[in-house]
Amino acid sequence: MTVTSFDDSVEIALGSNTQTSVKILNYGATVLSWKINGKEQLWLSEASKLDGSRAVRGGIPLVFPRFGPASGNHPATDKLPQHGFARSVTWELLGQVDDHTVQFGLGPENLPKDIAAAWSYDFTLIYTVQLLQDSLKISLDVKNPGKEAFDFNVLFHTYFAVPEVQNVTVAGLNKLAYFDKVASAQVASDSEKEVTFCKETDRVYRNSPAQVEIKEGSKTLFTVQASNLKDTVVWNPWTEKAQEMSDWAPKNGFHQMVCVESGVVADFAKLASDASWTGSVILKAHI
Ligand SMILES: O=P(O)(O)OC[C@H]1O[C@@H](O)[C@H](O)[C@@H](O)[C@@H]1O
Repeated sequence: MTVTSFDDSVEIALGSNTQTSVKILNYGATVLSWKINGKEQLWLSEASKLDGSRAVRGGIPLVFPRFGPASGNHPATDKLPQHGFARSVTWELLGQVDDHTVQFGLGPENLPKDIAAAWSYDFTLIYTVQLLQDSLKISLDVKNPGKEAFDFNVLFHTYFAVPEVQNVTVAGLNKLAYFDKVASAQVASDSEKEVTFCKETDRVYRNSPAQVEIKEGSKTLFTVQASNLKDTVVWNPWTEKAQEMSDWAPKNGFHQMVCVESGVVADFAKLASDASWTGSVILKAHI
């Protein structure tokens, strides 16, 4: 294994076999690329900005401390942009934990003034990315060294690369209630056997199972194994939404991706003074 630091990013490669690797941008601590034997496992928009001017469109952006747009009923995070600030600020590379693991850190000192003013809590985030032979383990520690408790959402907004989303299903969410963000309605139970994709899909499953699978027919493409992350978001923008996003390319690229995102988003988690919290996901690619 080798870890190489660049000015704006860090890359971990498996031994001399550089065909299996992960690349993380310091901006947002966003995983940009995860390759196994040369095959890219994540979708990244060709029009995504990678220069720190806006959040990366693709890979694994981190959502913290709020999910979605301001709701108007949560003053502590309502001044923050959609999906919070973690994905659109530059993290500090803390270094290597071992030859296949790196850590990034973020605290109030890393925030631009306007964001620090909008969310003035004391906090420490430690993001750990570990590359294994066929999987990627990503883990976030949230610490509250301050005197005041704070609320937070967190989400690993993973854009999986798939051959054709219309042939893909997400298994493990069968018959669960979900909030349909497209219809803005709670759906009591789902008659579909597995989640399928033939239109814009934007669902929040509260208290979802720890393990879900992304499948193509009977073949499992990815297993997503979450710890201490009770919700799952499933998203594909489809034709019109992709068209509307200036950083989405190619426009029909939504056929080659699906977001299956593990997190705590249906409700805010609360972190008391001096408390800490950890959530992690193991993404396993079946190749
Ligand atoms: O365009 P953004 O801010 O990256 O968000 C992308 C999508 O992220 C998903 O997590 C949300 O459920 C969607 O509603 C949202 O459209």
